[in-house]
Amino acid sequence: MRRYGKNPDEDDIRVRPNRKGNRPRTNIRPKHEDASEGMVLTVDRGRLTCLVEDRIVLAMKARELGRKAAVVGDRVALVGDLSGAKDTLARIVRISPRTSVLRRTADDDDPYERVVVANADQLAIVTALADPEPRPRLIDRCLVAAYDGGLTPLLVLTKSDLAPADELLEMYGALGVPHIVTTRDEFVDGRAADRVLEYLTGRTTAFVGHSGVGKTTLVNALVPENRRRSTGLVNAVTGRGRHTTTSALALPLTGDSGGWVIDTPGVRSFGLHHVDPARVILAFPDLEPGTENCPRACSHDEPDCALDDWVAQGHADPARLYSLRRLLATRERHEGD
Ligand SMILES: Nc1nc2c(ncn2[C@@H]2O[C@H](COP(=O)(O)OP(=O)(O)OP(=O)(O)O)[C@@H](O)[C@H]2O)c(=O)[nH]1
Ligand SMILES: [Zn+2]
Repeated sequence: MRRYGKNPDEDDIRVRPNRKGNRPRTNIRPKHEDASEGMVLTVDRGRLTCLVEDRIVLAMKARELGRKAAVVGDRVALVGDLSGAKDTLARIVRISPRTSVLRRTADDDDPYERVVVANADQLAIVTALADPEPRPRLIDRCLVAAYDGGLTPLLVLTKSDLAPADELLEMYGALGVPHIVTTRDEFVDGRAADRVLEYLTGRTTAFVGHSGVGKTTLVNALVPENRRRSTGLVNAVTGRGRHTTTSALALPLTGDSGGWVIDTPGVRSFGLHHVDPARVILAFPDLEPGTENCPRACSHDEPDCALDDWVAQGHADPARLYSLRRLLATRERHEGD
């Protein structure tokens, strides 16, 4: 027993933090009561760039987290050197429960789902009206990922100077997804940014889109000048130079109204292996009660599905059921997805 008296390291009652900061080494897993809260801004080869108060702190995952990975948007608890000084490395010891998860599987045959972004409220699906041509199935898939993950979708249609938006908007009318249509000139005088900001202020919005749709143009118009992609936070923060990152990147919205933009790498596909129709249907509160009489594990696109009767009885708009089924059908893989 003597060693407990002599060696405070092994005293499991003394887990309170040492206020002087010179923590004794300990064999007991500390409870990290002294950990600071932070937010993951980007991840690069196992190094996590976090915002702790107003400091940018580079961190790695503590071994005790096991296989659980922290992703962009995660709220985490950090210990160690949180000064943000050069060559320091803090440790992430906890990941807070997530309010939402944007997941994707690399493709539908890939059983591993990847959480791309945590805790975003909104998913901005950026699509060009031309150059590159819009891909409704990709939009549908992003919508399913949003509904499945608990994010509110927002449709951003760019390059309306090249092609009209009517046809696409008609397709999404029944879904009631909010939308913004932008043109190139509006970025020059900032009007597009102001209109988009209205939807983003005070929220955390993840931006997804196919390469070339104008996502960088858009994001750069929304964040402070020193955070623009050309200079690049990745570059400024990690000092590793600009490179193609596979991770998303959280950027503060311009101004002091609050809110985050989370830019994600251009996607070619959006695998939906992980999607559960029961979660998607929660985004259709008008249809959801109609599933009560569905057979067990109903795909909602089969002859016995109770939603047909529900709509036939006038409880909901047939266009809504059509849209739901179109979205659910995108879980099946097609050539070109
Ligand atoms: N005509 C037109 N061109 C635009 C508009 N917005 C962006 N562009 C152009 O489209 C091209 C692609 O824009 P980016 O912002 O780099 O697109 P991105 O989606 O970030 O593409 P990646 O960097 O490949 O992921 C650039 O040449 C832009 O100048 C627009 O509203 N109208
Ligand atoms: Zn059903």
